[in-house]
Amino acid sequence: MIAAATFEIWLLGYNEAYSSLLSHQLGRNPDYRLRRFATVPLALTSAIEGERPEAIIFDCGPTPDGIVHQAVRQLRELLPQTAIFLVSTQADISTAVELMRHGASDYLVKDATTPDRLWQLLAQTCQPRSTPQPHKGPCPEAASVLLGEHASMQHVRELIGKAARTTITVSITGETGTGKELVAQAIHAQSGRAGQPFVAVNMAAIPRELLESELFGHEKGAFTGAAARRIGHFEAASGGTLFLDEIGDLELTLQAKLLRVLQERVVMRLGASKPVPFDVRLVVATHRDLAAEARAGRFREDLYYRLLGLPIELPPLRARGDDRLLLADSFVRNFSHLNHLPVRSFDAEAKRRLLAYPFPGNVRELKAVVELAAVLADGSHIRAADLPPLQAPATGRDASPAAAPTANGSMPSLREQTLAIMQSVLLQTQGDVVAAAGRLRIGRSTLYRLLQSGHLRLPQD
Ligand SMILES: Nc1ncnc2c1ncn2[C@@H]1O[C@H](COP(=O)(O)OP(=O)(O)OP(=O)(O)O)[C@@H](O)[C@H]1O
Repeated sequence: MIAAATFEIWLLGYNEAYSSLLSHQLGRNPDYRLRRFATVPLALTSAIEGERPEAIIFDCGPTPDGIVHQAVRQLRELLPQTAIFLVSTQADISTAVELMRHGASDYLVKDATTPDRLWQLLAQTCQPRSTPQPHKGPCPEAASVLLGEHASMQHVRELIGKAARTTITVSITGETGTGKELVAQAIHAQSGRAGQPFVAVNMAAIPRELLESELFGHEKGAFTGAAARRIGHFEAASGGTLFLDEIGDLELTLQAKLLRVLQERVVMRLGASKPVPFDVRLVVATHRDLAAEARAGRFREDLYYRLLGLPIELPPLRARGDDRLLLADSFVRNFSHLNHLPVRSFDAEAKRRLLAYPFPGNVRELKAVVELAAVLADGSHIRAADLPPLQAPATGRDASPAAAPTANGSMPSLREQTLAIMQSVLLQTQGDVVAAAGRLRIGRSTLYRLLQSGHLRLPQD
């Protein structure tokens, strides 16, 4: 039996019908305790009385902007740890930026998909406290959580140690899910900058038109909607480490600006007349072959050489031999402790299958696969049958994928296929989790957990 955590979610808004709708939809998750507040002062009173919700969903409705800003500011002051999600009919980016500056965690424009998106956001927010959250700063023991005994990983650890002693720029390459961000965190944690900020920015995840102001900041009035000065990530990371992920995705114009910033060691906020010096250690990462990108003219050669610094290459998981088993055991142990499950080890056949599968999604995929197996297992061991089905047996330890590639030539991962089957059954049962769990012959708590974590979605009502 799994002990479910309960998370308190506040629904704040004057629109009773919409509040009821959200309450009905989100209430399907048995782990949420929902409380409705018709007015901001009522919510503030509860916060003053010491109540600490995990998240607040604030339906701003027609409330004037000034009042919403003030409410968000007050809620943020009283509840620094609470996620605040705003739902509004206004699709105005400047309003969104301004509200996020006041402390909102996210801003959603109200449409038919809003309940679904809130479900996903809550799933990401409502994690057990001890689960590391992405992009919130490194775990202090980051170096010790970078697991692996394979010679290639020992070499990576040596390079991390060397990088940490100086402020040299570090460029990390490796396939997706190989642990590039974890390495960046480890460098920061072992360096003299450990007590200072670690700021991680995924260049591929930020819309192009916002990227420059995100990186370098802007002054009040720099562009329509820039209602106040905002510092960028370079300044935010001052004294610490700035991790620029997916640097290979940066477009050429911004590459030129980044080069200038790195050469001059100053940033110029958009709309500013005076440059601001910064002091950051830069760590960059990419899954692309930057040298090849530079040869093809898609990445500036001068920037490539400036960023190269100390290169660290993370090998794919399939080239790390038995590390797969070491990692699998560790992930299962941690996951089981967090979820109050008995800690089970893998039986011989399960180990054989873990070693035979090439894990195109690398450590991230391994983690998802073995955590799912830990949920599904109910004997004394995790058996091969508890692992999601392999597409076709691979022939050897580090064999190349035997599964059929998709139309675009890439191979769907094991996890993607398993989730696709679950998703299609959820569609067939029109979102009836109990019926879907029956058809799949798995516990419904498994489906709830995957829905909660955002790996599956309920079909639209
Ligand atoms: N050596 C490792 N030991 C323990 N956990 C690891 C290791 N490598 C990766 N992980 C875990 O695997 C997941 C993916 O790692 P991470 O996000 O660092 O990969 P990435 O290479 O930056 O991925 P992407 O290219 O998609 O950004 C994370 O949960 C991370 O903690």
